[in-house]
Amino acid sequence: LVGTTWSQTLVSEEAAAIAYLEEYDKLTADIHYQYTEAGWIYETNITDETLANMTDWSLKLSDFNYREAKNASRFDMSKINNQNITRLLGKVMDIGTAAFPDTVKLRKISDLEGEMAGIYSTAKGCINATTCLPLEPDLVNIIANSRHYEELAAAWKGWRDASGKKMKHLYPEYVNLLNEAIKFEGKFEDMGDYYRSDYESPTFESDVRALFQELAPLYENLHAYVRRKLRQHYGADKFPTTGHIPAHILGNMWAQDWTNVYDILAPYPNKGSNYTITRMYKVAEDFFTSIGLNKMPPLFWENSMLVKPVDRDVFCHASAWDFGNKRDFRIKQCTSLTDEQLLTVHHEMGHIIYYLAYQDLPYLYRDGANPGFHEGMADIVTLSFQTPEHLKKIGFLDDVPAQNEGDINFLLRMALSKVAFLPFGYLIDQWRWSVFRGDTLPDSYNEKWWDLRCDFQGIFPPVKRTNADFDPGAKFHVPGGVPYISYFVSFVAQFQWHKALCKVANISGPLHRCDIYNNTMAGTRLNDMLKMGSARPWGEAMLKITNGTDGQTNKLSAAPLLEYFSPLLKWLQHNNRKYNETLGWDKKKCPNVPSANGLSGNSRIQNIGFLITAIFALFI
Ligand SMILES: CC(=O)N[C@@H](CC(=O)O)C(=O)NC[C@H](CC1(C(=O)N[C@@H](Cc2ccc(O)cc2)C(=O)O)CCCC1)C(=O)O
Ligand SMILES: [Zn+2]
Repeated sequence: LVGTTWSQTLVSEEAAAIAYLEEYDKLTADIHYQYTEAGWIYETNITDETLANMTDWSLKLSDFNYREAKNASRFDMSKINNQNITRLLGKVMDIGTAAFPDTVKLRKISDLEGEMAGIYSTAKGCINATTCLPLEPDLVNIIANSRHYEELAAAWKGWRDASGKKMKHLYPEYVNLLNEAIKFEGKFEDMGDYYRSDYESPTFESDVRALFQELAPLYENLHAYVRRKLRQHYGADKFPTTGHIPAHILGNMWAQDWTNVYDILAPYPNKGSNYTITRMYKVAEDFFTSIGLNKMPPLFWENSMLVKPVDRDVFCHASAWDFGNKRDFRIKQCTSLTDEQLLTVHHEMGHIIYYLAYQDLPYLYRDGANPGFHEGMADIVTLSFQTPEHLKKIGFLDDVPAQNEGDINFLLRMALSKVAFLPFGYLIDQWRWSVFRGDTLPDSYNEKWWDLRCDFQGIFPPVKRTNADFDPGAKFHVPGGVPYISYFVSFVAQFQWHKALCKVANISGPLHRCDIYNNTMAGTRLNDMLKMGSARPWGEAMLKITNGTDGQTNKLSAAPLLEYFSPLLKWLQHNNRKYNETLGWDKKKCPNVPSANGLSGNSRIQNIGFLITAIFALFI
């Protein structure tokens, strides 16, 4: 090194880092392949052995991450000017709970997660004394298709008794261990803080809160309309004066998507569905290739699990898998022949298209620009695919409904999934972040959950809840440890992208009628963003896709979503005024939910009244 100049010294630190990262790239791809395969084997064949094997591999991966984070910390970042190299080194060292040296506790976390996810995926909800059914497709179909209040309540309660209630005792330790592990390095306040760090923004939490508040009026108008129509159908006696809607009559086990009760809300030409499972996947693939994106690679068709096996327990919750070797990409889905499932097929394949778009990046960058971007990409084609014109093109709809009432009908149907979802997509991590912060302790898990459900969604539980219940556990992503705010971010971002792509594609007319099918200009613009992966902070990816359009920005914006639904909002406001429907609900009262000290407001008063009467009776 004699006579090495200062800049050469710089180069040598950087050169060493580059050499290290090249070696790391191969090692990490190899071990991630093993880890992903072990996860796949477990989820497509749930047994004690496959769970143990998956846990072993998740610990091997933690060890690998721990070791490589130590190696990467060896480099002196102040001597490296190249931002790309320092970003990559930073990602090698961003290993979350794997930085925790207590491998016994790390194994316990993995065991708890495996046990809770196992309870969830094998649970059978009893709808009466003799009949107990799995969630998919049986209970899901009852909630989607039954129009009997009590039958719906039985399926709703049965599922929660068999899933959440059975894992309530496991969640507190799971939370404490995750917090202990993530706090070890001193970089994060708690596990929620670590989850939010994926968005690389100190204002992320307040940004999403502002977006949610901006979207609330649209949701409240939809809620008021739907409540009136459901009240007509089920009878006013089922609807409390607080203004809430019973949680189990909205067509979805979690009241997160209301499209299944569309028939009660408005007449709509029924869909032809002379479809097969394989055709559903071919139709989805055709959409992506029509805009110039990739088709599914050969191994996709060989290795995917597209139908529920009859001979073993599996995770039916649909998912897309990237095995990180540029060849093996799979979908696992218990596919059934419904239009909701056809949307899920497009969703899961959207993830695969993202994997394919960034497959040549360094492994560390093979990710969504942020988790919401991956979900937004998964959903974006459904904004085009569901237009009546498109459904007719592919033989899923007999004829296109006439312009104006067809428009409102179509917008209402889209709102039942895209607007109805917003408070739900927002509230799951509000609950989870408050649990990780220690603001919500085990004895008020369920009460806090229903506070948020009642406050943000304007729904209430049809069956009285007790603190023995653990309703958050009845939603896959809670026992699965899967963050959820990504979906709220996705539902905002996908309308920004839809608006931008329709502009780039020179498609005029209202946003909700735009279909980018067959438009390679839109596809190219989308792909330009996808192939960035997580190489740059996500604001640059947002700018990449919106560049040159009137929605150009590097931030999340609710404006395109509000623009898309503005014709519907006007119609809803008119309709709610016409029936002088009071908007909203009592955000501080939740029917059927006892408050923290075990007594709800009104029952506390009743009890005191009872006490006074009893004492008075003594003196008579
Ligand atoms: C290996 C792995 O885990 N891979 C990730 C993908 C990745 O990160 O690479 C993955 O496949 N995650 C599974 C998850 C599945 C679904 C889901 O859970 N959806 C949410 C919210 C929602 C609701 C309506 C909607 O239109 C879109 C989303 C729910 O159902 O509550 C269920 C069917 C739809 C999407 C998914 O695909 O996002
Ligand atoms: Zn997804």
